[in-house]
Amino acid sequence: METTSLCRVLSYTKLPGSGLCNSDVRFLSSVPRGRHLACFSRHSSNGFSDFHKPSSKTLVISNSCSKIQNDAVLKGPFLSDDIIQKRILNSQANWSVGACTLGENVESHHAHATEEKIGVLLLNLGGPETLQDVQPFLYNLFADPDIIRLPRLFKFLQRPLAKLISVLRAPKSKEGYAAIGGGSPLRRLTDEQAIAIRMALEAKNVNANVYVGMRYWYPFTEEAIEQIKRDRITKLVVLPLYPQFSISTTGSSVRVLHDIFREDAYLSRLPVSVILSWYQRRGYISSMADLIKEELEKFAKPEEVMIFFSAHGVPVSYVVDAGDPYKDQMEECIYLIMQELKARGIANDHTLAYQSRVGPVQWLKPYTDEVLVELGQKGVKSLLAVPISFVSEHIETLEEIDMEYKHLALKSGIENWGRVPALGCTSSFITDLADAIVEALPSAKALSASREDVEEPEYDPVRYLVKLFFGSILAFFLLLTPRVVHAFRNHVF
Ligand SMILES: C=CC1=C(C)c2cc3[nH]c(cc4nc(cc5[nH]c(cc1n2)c(C)c5CCC(=O)O)C(CCC(=O)O)=C4C)c(C)c3C=C
Ligand SMILES: [Fe+2]
Repeated sequence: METTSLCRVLSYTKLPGSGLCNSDVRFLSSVPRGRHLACFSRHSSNGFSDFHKPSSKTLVISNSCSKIQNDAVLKGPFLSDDIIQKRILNSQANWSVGACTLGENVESHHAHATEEKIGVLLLNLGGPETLQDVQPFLYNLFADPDIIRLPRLFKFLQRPLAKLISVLRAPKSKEGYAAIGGGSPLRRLTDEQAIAIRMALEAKNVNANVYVGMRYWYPFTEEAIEQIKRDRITKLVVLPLYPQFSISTTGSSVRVLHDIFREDAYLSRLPVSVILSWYQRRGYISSMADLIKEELEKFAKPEEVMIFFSAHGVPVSYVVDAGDPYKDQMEECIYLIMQELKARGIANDHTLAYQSRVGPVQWLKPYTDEVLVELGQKGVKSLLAVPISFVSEHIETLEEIDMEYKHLALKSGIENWGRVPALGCTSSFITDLADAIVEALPSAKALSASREDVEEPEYDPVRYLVKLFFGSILAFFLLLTPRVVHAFRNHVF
């Protein structure tokens, strides 16, 4: 691998007495649009010797420098040769810190555990609990500037547009939620995961309060943070329940966290470690392989089954214009799962497609529905669907995959259909998340620059009015473009 010069290094701390010449390298996110920032910890005393650059947009660090590998004390699951930590921050958000989870001896953390009050904040999307919740839930979702990304000039349209799209989309969404029992199971399932993670941490002698913060419905992230404050937590690990990073999911949730933390004296000083993605973790990959193997064995001829990974899509512009690493991470994740299956003697054909597109823009291709039809036409008879972007059952597994896509597949000539369940509270998976949390604890740092450190743009009322005027004219023409008119007429939203 080639080495590269990197963005800005904020701090580099050598841990005294650890035997490790280690370890906390942090990057500021003031990189140009479309560039990623890597964020991680660890490496050798002679400087930044093990940074690697697999592509011009993604910076990767391996924690496997030879000095560390030779250190017997430090041999552990998080120091094996094949662990490569990608810590990618989206360039748009003004983030200053990413998770730095490597390099410290876990035991040293346990020694301090009694003095600390550890909190774990699980971030998730949230879902409407009743059919009445659907439209307001959709409003919250579409009002998120990381979901509908408007140019700066059009930002003032965010809320009216969210209102319009949520009202147009609600009937279709309601049908979906009605078909799975009248609401999303996400809150219940995430609460169950929170309990399981707390218990798994306890089994590792780490006592922690585990909180759930949803982005678009109850319990909102803001509520979870209020509770964290009331509980006087002294160290926090933030774990978004999305294995792969996307601007639209983890990116959005962490941006909200930054906004809240920056405003609050206690929170802006609270040591926090954010785990931005974890799709490459051994425990996650092998838990996924376990589930796939188990479902394959239910087919009469397991070796003939096409393994069909279906990921939630994002608009192409996220990847191409904004540099969302989601697609790369998804592909790498599937590669790792297939490697794991191969190591177990399973070498089925596999494919990846993207589901759940919304609106008139281009989304990541190929589209799940189109590929299912093609596979049926090509003579594929047995297919195992594997939902891959999410770790709980939700509307897109229970309704879209189990009902819509299954129906489409059977209609297209596929005769034997199976679906891998979401990981949920699978014990090997929960244990691995608990490990990830323990590994992240030593690198907790104050998450947000204090308010004074953040440069506020100067407010100029004349400039604002001029922008508003020209923005309105542009918006008027934009809303009349044939594509948007077509989308509204055909209920694309
Ligand atoms: C990794 C997972 C997800 C990505 C990426 C993602 C991006 C994304 N989603 C929408 C629009 C909608 N998403 C909806 C529901 C929904 N989305 C995810 C996950 C990801 N979204 C989940 C788990 C759920 C289901 C929650 C539940 O209630 O069970 C919905 C509402 C449902 C519907 O009407 O289809 C919308 C709308 C966009 C626009 C987007 C990227 C820009
Ligand atoms: Fe979504």
